[in-house]
Amino acid sequence: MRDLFEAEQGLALPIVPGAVLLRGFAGDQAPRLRAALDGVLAASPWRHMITPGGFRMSVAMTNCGPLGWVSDRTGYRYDAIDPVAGKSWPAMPQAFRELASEAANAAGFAGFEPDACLVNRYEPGARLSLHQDRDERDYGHPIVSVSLGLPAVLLFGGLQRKDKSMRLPLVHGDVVVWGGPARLNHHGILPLKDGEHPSTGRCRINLTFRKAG
Ligand SMILES: O=C(O)CCC(=O)C(=O)O
Ligand SMILES: [Fe+2]
Repeated sequence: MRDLFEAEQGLALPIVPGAVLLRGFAGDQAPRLRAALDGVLAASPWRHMITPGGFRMSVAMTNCGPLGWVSDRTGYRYDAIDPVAGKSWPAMPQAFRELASEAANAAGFAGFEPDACLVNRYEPGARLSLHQDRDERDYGHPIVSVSLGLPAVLLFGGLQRKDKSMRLPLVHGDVVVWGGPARLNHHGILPLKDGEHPSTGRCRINLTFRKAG
């Protein structure tokens, strides 16, 4: 008997208007993405950024593409320079760009060309509290978020912080796309459960594509 996950492969599951879960969309490309990521990490390694409030983020991050998302004591911003490496972020691999625009297209957002890819690494216990993605210049572009490795639970809320959140389990290869009326919806990741995954080892990796500049 096919389990529910298998039966849902390739389906576009609506979350709210403007937001869709593409179950398993990146599954075939995962080895290619994973290999390309190693090239990115060689130039701009993982680091735990500091929030403006002075806390060390539990999620380790890096970026690729013309712009990278950065947090430090002065605030959040997009920057063309990796402050750790002291030079431009590594180029966005072709496999990343293609997947992001294909996923956006499948979700109904044609012509998406990201200029920023934030890469998040969650080890067991790491979490991302409820937030909006609002550091980009133009909210007319969607966000494409790719899950690799260990499963996680995505909280997907509304425009107001107090709005009730849905809990969406995400597994390796899942892609969530949100834009249009859902572009500024709150979202977050619950503390990661421990485990081991053949693609990533003991962590979850998330690629978040945006048109930031
Ligand atoms: O890890 C995820 O699935 C979400 C990441 C996210 O919301 C962000 O990087 O802004
Ligand atoms: Fe986000």
